Amino acid sequence: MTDICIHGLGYIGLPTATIFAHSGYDVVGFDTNPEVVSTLRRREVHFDEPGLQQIATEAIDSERLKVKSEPVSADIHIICVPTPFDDTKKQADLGNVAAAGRTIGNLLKEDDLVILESTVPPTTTEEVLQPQLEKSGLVAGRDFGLAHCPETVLPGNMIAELRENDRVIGGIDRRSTERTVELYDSFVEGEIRTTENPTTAEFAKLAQNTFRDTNIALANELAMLADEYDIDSRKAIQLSNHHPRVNIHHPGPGVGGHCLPVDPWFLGQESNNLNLVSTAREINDSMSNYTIELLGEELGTLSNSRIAVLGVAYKGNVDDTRNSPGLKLARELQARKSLGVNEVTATDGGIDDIDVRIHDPCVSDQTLDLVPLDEAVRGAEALVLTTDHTEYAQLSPTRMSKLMDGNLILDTMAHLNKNEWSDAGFNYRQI
Ligand SMILES: NC(=O)c1ccc[n+]([C@@H]2O[C@H](COP(=O)([O-])OP(=O)(O)OC[C@H]3O[C@@H](n4cnc5c(N)ncnc54)[C@H](O)[C@@H]3O)[C@@H](O)[C@H]2O)c1
Ligand SMILES: CC(=O)N[C@@H]1[C@@H](OP(=O)(O)OP(=O)(O)OC[C@H]2O[C@@H](n3ccc(=O)[nH]c3=O)[C@H](O)[C@@H]2O)O[C@H](CO)[C@@H](O)[C@@H]1O
Repeated sequence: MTDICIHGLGYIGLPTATIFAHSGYDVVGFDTNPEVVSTLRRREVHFDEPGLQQIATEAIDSERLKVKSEPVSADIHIICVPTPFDDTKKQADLGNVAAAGRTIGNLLKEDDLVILESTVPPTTTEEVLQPQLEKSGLVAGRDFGLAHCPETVLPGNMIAELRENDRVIGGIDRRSTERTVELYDSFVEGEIRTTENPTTAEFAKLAQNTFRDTNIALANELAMLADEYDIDSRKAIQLSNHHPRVNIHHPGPGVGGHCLPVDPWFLGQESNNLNLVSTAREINDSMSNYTIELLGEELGTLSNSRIAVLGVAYKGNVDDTRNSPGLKLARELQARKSLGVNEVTATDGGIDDIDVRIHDPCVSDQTLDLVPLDEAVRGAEALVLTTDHTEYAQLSPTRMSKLMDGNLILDTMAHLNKNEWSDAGFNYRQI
C-alpha cells in the first residue's frame, strides 16, 4: 500500500518525495512528463540541486520511492505541480492544480488526505482544488482531509531548508490541519505554525516573496539614484544596513526565477489594491532596460557592437533559466537588432546591429544558443555579468582582456573583484 503519492516531480516534488521516503514512508512520485519519469528511473536527476542526486538515488534504490507515469491510490496525496503566471490574462494559470485535483478525485477514498504545496493565489485550495476533488462524491472535511502547506525552500539549499524551514499549514478543518502537521512533523525541524484556513496560509506564503521582491526593487531604485550622485550604492546600502531595523537587499540585473517575479501578482490578481507591489515589479522588470542604458552610456553606441552576456541561469549556481534576467537582457539586445531600434544613441536612426553571445557554465538547454566562454568573449567590446555563479568569480581579467576587443565589464551583481579588473585595464562598472 502506498502511503503518499506526490503529484509533480520537479524542483519541489522530487526533494519532497525523497525526504518523505527517507522518513520511512512508502512514496510514489507521479509526473505527467514521461521524460522526467524515464530520467529518474535511470537514477538521473533532471535539474541541479546540491545533494539531491545522492539522496534521490538512495530513495529509489531502496524502493521507498517509486517513480511512475500513472498516479496511484494512496492515503495521502501531495500536489507539487507548476503554477505559472499567464501574462496575457495577468492571472495565475491554475490548470495544473485543477488537473491534479481531477486525477486525485478519481482515486480518492474515504479518510484520505490531500495537501496542496504549489504556490497559489489566495482561495485556490478551497475554490479551485476542493470542487475538483469533490467530483468524487466525497466531501472535504467530512470524508477526506484537505490542507495547504506552502513550500519555502531556497533553490541551491533545498535539502537543508526542507528540514530546517518553518512551515505554515492551513487545513479546511481542524482535523485536516492536525493530520498535516503530524505528517510534516516526521521530518521538519523548524516550527510548524497553523492557520484557521488554507487562504491565510496561501496569503502568508505570497507575502514572503512579495516582501523580498519589493525590497529588491527598493535596492534597485537606490542603485539608480546612487549612480546619479556617482556613489557606490552597495557601500551605501551596506552602511544603512548597520542600523538594527534596516535590511535592504542587493540591487542587480532584475529579479528572476519561478517565484519572486510571479507571486506578487498572485497576491493581488483579484484586487485593485496592488500599488506599491506592482510598482516594485515594474522597477525590477525595468532593470534590463537600465542595463542597456548603462551599456550605451559606456560604449557611446550599441550599433555594430559585440556583447557577451555571462549568465542566463536566474541566479548563481543553479541551472534554472525561468524568468532569467540575463536571458531577458540578451533577448532585448537581440530584439533591438531585429527591430532596428536605436534609442541609446538616437543619432542616426540606424540599426543597432548588436552581436550578442551568451554563455552559462551551469545551463545546458540546447535551445538557447549558448556558446563556450572563449567564443562568447572573443572580439567583445563589453562583458555583462548577469549571474553570480561561483565559476565566474574565478574569471581571469588578463585572459578576458586578451580575447576582447574592448575593455568594458558591467558586473550587474558586484560579483567580481573591482580592483583586480580595474588593474587589468578594464572599465569596471556595476549596478
Ligand atoms: N522551484 C522553487 O524554488 C519553488 C519554491 C517554492 C515553491 N514553489 C512552487 O512549487 C510548485 C512547483 O514548482 P517547481 O519549481 O517544482 O515546478 P517544476 O516545473 O520544476 O516541476 C513540476 C512538475 O510537475 C509535473 N506536472 C505538471 N502537471 C502535472 C500533473 N497534473 N500531475 C503530475 N505532474 C504534473 C511537470 O511535468 C513537472 O515535472 C509551483 O507552484 C512553485 O511556485 C517552487
Ligand atoms: C522569501 C524568499 O526568500 N523566497 C525564496 C525564493 O527563492 P528564489 O531562488 O526565487 O530567491 P532569490 O535567491 O531571492 O532569487 C530571486 C531573484 O532575485 C535576485 N535577487 C535576490 C536577492 C537580492 O538581494 N537581489 C536580487 O536581485 C536573484 O538574483 C534572483 O534573480 O522563492 C522561492 C519560491 O517561492 C522560496 O521557496 C524561497 O524561499
